[in-house]
Amino acid sequence: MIEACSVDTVRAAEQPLLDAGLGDLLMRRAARGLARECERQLRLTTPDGALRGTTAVLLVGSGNNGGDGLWAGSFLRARGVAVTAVLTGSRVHEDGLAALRAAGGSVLRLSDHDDAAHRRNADLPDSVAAAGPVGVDQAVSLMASAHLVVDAVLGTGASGGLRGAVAELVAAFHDRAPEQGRGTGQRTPRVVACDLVSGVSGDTGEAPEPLLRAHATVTFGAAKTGHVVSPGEQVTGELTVVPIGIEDRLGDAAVHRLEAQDVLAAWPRPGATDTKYSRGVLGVVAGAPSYPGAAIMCTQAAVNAGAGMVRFLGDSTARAMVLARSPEVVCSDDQPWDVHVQAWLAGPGVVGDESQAARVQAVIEAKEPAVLDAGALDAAARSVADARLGPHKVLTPHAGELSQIFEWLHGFGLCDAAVERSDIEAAPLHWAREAARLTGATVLLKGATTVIASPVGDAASSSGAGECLCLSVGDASPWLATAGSGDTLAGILGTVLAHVAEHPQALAGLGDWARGAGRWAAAAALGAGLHALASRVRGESPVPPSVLAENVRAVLTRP
Ligand SMILES: NC(=O)C1=CN([C@@H]2O[C@H](COP(=O)(O)OP(=O)(O)OC[C@H]3O[C@@H](n4cnc5c(N)ncnc54)[C@H](OP(=O)(O)O)[C@@H]3O)[C@@H](O)[C@H]2O)[C@@H](O)CC1
Ligand SMILES: Nc1ncnc2c1ncn2[C@@H]1O[C@H](COP(=O)(O)OP(=O)(O)O)[C@@H](O)[C@H]1O
Repeated sequence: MIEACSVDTVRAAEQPLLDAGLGDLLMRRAARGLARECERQLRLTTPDGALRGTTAVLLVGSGNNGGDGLWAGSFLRARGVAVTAVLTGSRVHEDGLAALRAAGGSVLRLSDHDDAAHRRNADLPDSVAAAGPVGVDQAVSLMASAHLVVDAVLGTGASGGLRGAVAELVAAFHDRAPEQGRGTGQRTPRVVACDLVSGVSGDTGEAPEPLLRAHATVTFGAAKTGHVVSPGEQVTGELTVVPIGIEDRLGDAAVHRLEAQDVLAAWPRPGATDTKYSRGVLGVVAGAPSYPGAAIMCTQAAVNAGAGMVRFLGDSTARAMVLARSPEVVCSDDQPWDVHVQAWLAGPGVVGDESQAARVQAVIEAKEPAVLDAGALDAAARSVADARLGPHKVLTPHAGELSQIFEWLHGFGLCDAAVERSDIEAAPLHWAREAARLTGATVLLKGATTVIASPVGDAASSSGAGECLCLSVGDASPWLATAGSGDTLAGILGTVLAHVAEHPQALAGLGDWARGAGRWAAAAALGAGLHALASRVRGESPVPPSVLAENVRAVLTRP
């Protein structure tokens, strides 16, 4: 589990140590960790893994993030790496700069236009003014010919994205990098980010362009929210958390990230005395004449994920198709109020079919927990005009569907403005949290990183005020971006909900937050985690959703 913290939480943990005069010590520890990862990355670039003869370019901002970079540069110098720092701000961390100079590093200062830099020279502190100016084109060439580029421009102190000459530099470097790697025999440098890829928000994961996409990021004390949610996660690369001595002082995590081992350890497995009912019966309302495949895929996934029983409600054609693929499914044309289940899944493929739409409505109103997917989302959003849904109802939109939900909420006067799909893609965690707050439901927002927001404590009350429990799941194969993989996810999610409905403490091992109202978000994250694992069973290869459903069983098969 990665417990990702807000910037304020990390700063609060650091403050007593800074007050005690230990700031330099913290920075030195951070820089040692950064230098270790830089060494590892540099060794990847040479045939014999030697450091001598390698070159590193540091992009150094005006704050402590730049200070970390400069100290790390001094440690790399001591290991024989040729280091050049390019100062991007009008100030610099003086001790770090002195350390790099003393270790024999070169220092340049980025200028937008030579004459502008010249005119402003008088305003610069001596340490910065003493560095030779370097233009954007020249700095791009330096970076492109280095073995390693360290991004230490902005960390947790960033407000917004990169600006000015350093923004130009990063954009120009990215324009040049692909042509450099492709077919020319030239390598592209490894990129390591210090704490955060510069410009990524540590709190929201917003990642305004231009950005220096990292192969690896080294962060300090704790992962930050921006590392574990989109779009920040997609530019972070491999994440290393370096302990700096603040770990015992950290407050609550802002986002819990489930990793593969958490999913496998927490996945409900039957005990010796379990019955099909005690394991959880999942009722499914899915499919319509125009989308029959959805019913097949979600039931197949639920069967493979280990539901105690799957009960499918639909017409005779849909029932025949479901049974042809999964004879284990119990099919009928009952109404939801006629059958006894632990949880519901409603909505996959339910489009333009009045009898299935009526069943969906009944599921929304039912007391049982439910996954409300695809064709159930509009009806669920409309129902919020009458009453909040509750965290046991799990909405599973992608960004486009969430935008549609906000349109309904806006129509009811529950939010100030409609929210575009692009807004949601730029800040998925924020909008998932907002949707959870307004609907009262657990919201699982799909995408490259899946985020889950669920109202707990005060936020679960009728007013919706208060914080949400937030989780994220990553490492899914991008091959999942194919029609039907959402149906498979829905079946898996339904299976966990049915189990948790019968065993409220089933997921408590994940953490205290997974008890009480938090169990629904935990169940949603567990389902998304299994889906992600199933997407990679055969490595990086296409995963048609029907194969994905089969893969689920392979993931759960113990060696
Ligand atoms: N605290 C600790 O104990 C430890 C902290 N550590 C390290 O410190 C880092 C945080 O350091 P920090 O607070 O100095 O912030 P940082 O990210 O370097 O930015 C500073 C300056 O950048 C500027 N600026 C802002 N936005 C901008 C933009 N969009 N475009 C351009 N410029 C922009 C702004 O300056 P201004 O523009 O106001 O002059 C701001 O003051 C943290 O990430 C970690 O690496 C570690 O050593 C471990 C111990
Ligand atoms: N680039 C990506 N990387 C990883 N997972 C992805 C990516 N794009 C989509 N997914 C996942 O694939 C699934 C797609 O679901 P959805 O859009 O509802 O598809 P459908 O409705 O066609 O079944 C979701 O679980 C989503 O998180």
